[in-house]
Amino acid sequence: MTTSPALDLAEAQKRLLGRISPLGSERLPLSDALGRYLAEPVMAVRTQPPADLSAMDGYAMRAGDFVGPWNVVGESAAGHPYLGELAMGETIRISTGALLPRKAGAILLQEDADRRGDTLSTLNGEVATARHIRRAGFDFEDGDTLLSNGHLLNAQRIALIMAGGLSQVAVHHLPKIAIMETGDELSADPGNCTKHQIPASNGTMIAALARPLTSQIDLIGPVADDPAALSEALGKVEDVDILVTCGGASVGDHDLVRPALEAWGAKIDFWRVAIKPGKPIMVARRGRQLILGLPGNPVSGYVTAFLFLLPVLRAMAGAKQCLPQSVMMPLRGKMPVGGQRLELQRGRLVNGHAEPLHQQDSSALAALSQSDLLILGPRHGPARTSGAMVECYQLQNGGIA
Ligand SMILES: Nc1nc2c(c(=O)[nH]1)N[C@H]1C(S)=C(S)[C@@H](COP(=O)(O)OP(=O)(O)OC[C@H]3O[C@@H](n4cnc5c(N)ncnc54)[C@H](O)[C@@H]3O)O[C@H]1N2
Ligand code: MOO
Repeated sequence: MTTSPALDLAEAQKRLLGRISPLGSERLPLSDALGRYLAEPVMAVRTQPPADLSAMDGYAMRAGDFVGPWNVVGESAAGHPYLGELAMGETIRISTGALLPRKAGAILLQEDADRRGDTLSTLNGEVATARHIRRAGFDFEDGDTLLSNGHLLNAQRIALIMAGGLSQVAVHHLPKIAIMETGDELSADPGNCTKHQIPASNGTMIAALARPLTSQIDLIGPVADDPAALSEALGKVEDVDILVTCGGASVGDHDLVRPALEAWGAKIDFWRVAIKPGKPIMVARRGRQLILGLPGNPVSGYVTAFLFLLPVLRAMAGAKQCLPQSVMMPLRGKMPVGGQRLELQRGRLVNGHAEPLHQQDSSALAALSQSDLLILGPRHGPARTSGAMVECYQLQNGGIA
């Protein structure tokens, strides 16, 4: 067990992620791959668009034949191409997404066209133009790399892969985790708490955060502050990739989690990171299993799950980008002089400004629930007032857009 000073946040995250490898992979139909990370690059097996198309509803004519009038000789609708070849002075009706006929090279918008029978002329001095043509392969070509591995499959990437001609992808497995809540004061039933009890809310909160990045979540507890109870509970988590404990991470007489984990065979990697809230976070390993000991205070648990658990889940799931990305925003309000720990103040996003909430207690769930941001107050940094640019993590999507 280390008694060395608390680690810096970036150093602790680097140390944690440096020892994680992605899980194995499987091939899935695209319809089941949402939220997974690519295990292989994806190459297009077709060209998009496959031929020159019209981007607008209107009329197609030869390149250079911009002014008219023209003779309307046919139609190309989406899925029903015109098979002939256009001569100068000829035009066809064309719809958005329809193939251009041979020799066509300009489009006149429907709004700019005056059609009388089969004779077409322009309105208001407008002319036909090549601007409304989508050229074959401008989006991608057969053989192009559409996405490299490590990309998250979101709605738009699933559409891209499908348009590329593929119906399956290789993705990494998602980790299995267990979340164990500990503490004699915790009640599993929020509607049935005595004066000395509070509802056990951290496990459900962390499960909700982790859900999109996991294949299985076992919620265990609340487990009593008792070595035998902890040991029995730990016996149930042999199969998971990650064990998350909530509470009992500090220095109190009833903080029994660390000794129980050590008795179970876990080796502590590090304990304490210089962040506020969340300082007593602990990282340990037991064989291939990773253990994250999160502090019990609800806000501390949330912040450490955001900064450590989500990045670890992404790394196991094969993500290229694991850490949340910060953005700079103008401050509205005040930030105090920085202390020994990096502060992660809960704040709201108000008209493009980062506004710290008044209530910054690490147990305050009402304030946490109003937060959109973590506003960073660097260690030993200066006090800041409205207008100063501050670094922030957006809480939505785990800080990763
Ligand atoms: N003398 C010191 N005391 C404390 C220190 C310290 O350095 N020296 N660190 C403080 C900090 S910082 C934190 S954070 C807390 C973390 O303590 P623990 O991880 O040991 O958490 P507990 O004592 O078990 O609980 C703290 C608080 O959170 C509530 N809690 C716990 N689990 C849950 C849960 N599953 N759902 C909802 N609420 C939960 C618990 O009732 C306590 O109120 O230690 C400080 N103390
Ligand atoms: O770090 Mo504790 O999380 O300050 O309350």
